[in-house]
Amino acid sequence: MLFHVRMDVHLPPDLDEAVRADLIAREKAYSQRLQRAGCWPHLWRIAGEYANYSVFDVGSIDELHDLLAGLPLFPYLTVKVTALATHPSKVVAG
Ligand SMILES: O=C(O)CC1=CCC(=O)O1
Repeated sequence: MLFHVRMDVHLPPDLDEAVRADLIAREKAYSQRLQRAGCWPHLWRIAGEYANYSVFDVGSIDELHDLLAGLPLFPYLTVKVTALATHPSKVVAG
């Protein structure tokens, strides 16, 4: 199942710089592990914003929730999830 996810990051401006750097490093490692596992096939920066558009490929909405809730930045994110269905006009390869 594919899900389009928008994440807006809201780190407090007064967050300790070392804590901020650690959070971002752990977020990067976590996201790269999921990208390599194939369940986070798209990760795009939204130009001009501290936000991203992502596509997740997971087995269920509960799995997606667990992956999102495990993000080190999760306490600082606003997340909007959109479930993606197959479009009837999509050309199927083969
Ligand atoms: O910077 C972001 O958009 C938040 C984020 C998601 C995965 C990652 O590495 O950073």
